[in-house]
Amino acid sequence: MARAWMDRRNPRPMVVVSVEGLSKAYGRHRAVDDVSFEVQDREVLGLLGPNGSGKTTILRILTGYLQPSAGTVRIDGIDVVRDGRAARARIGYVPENAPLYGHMRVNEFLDFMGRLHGLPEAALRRGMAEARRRLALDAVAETPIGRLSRGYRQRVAIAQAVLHGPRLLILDEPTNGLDPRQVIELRGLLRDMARDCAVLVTSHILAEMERVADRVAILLDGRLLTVQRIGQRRQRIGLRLRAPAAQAAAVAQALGAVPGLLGLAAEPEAEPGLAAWRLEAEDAAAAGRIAARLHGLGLASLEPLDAPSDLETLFLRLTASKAIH
Ligand SMILES: Nc1ncnc2c1ncn2[C@@H]1O[C@H](COP(=O)(O)OP(=O)(O)OP(=O)(O)O)[C@@H](O)[C@H]1O
Repeated sequence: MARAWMDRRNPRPMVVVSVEGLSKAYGRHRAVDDVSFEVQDREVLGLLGPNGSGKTTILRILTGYLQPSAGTVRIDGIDVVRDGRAARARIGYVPENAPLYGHMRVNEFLDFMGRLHGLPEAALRRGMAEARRRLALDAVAETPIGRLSRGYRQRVAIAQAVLHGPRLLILDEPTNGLDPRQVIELRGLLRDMARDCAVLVTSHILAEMERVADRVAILLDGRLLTVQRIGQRRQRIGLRLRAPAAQAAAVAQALGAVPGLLGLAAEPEAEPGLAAWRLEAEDAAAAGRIAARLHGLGLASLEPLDAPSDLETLFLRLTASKAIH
C-alpha cells in the first residue's frame, strides 16, 4: 500500500491520488488493465491516449461513478470504494462539455452548485469569491451563462469545481471546442489551479499536454504504457532549406561543417531549379550558423518546420503496434 508521505514544512500529503493495480472489465472486455500511477500535490498530470484507451473509465472510477473490477484508488489516502462520499468531497470535476444552466447567471449557478456540494453559508460565500477572483469572473458575475463565450463558460465550469477547495481537480478533455486564444488562457488557469491542488487532465492533443502537464501518463487499450516527466529535453528545431540545384553539392558539403546541425535529409520533390533539405538542429542559434556558412551559395530560403513535439514522437513510437495491426 502506498503511504502518503508528508513534507515537514507543509504537512499535507504529497500524494493526492494513488491508483494501484486498477482494472475494469465490461463483460469480457478489459477497458482498464492493471493500471497504477500517482498524482502529486501541486502537479498537473496529463492522462493521454487515443479514443477508447480507457481514460473516461479511469475518471469515472476516480469520481465514484463506476466500481473497479480490481485494484484500489485512494484520494488523500481515502479509498473511493469504501468511503466514496469522503473521497468525492475532495474532488472537483469538470466533465467534457460540462452541463451548465444557460439561463442562470454566473453567481446564481455557483451558489446553486455550492449548495449541491453541501457547503455551509460562510464557506460558500468564501468559495464563490475566491473562485470568481481566480478565474476572473467578477465582471460577468451577473451575466446569464448562455450569453458567455465558450472560454468564459469553461471558466465557470472550473469555478463550480473548485468552490469547495478540492484536493484534486479533474478535467476531461478541457480544450475541446476552444479557440487557440482560449486554449492558451486555459493553460494559464490550469497552472494557477495547480498552485494549491493536484490536477488531472485528459486529452488526446499531445502538444497541448506537453505545454501544460508536469508529467503525462500514456494509455493504450487500457494499459499504461509509460509515465513521462515533461520539460527536461533540449528544444531541438526542424528547418527547411532551399538553395539552387546547381549548388546542391557545395551546400551539402558546407552543411557538414556546421556545429549543432544534427541531421539532414534531401527532399525528393524540389521546385524547378531548386534543391531542398530538411534539417534538424540542436537549437535556434544553429539556424544563424547555417545561414552564415551558406553565404555566397545563393541560399533561397531557410524556414522553421512545424516539427512534431517530442511527446508526439514518443506517442507514435509507443502506439505504433496499434497502427500496424
Ligand atoms: N459501458 C460500457 N460498456 C461496454 N464497453 C464500454 C463501456 N464504456 C466504455 N467501454 C469500452 O471500454 C473501452 C475504454 O473506453 P473509454 O471511454 O474509457 O475510453 P476513452 O479513452 O475515454 O475514449 P474516448 O476518448 O473515446 O472517451 C472502449 O473500448 C469502450 O468501447
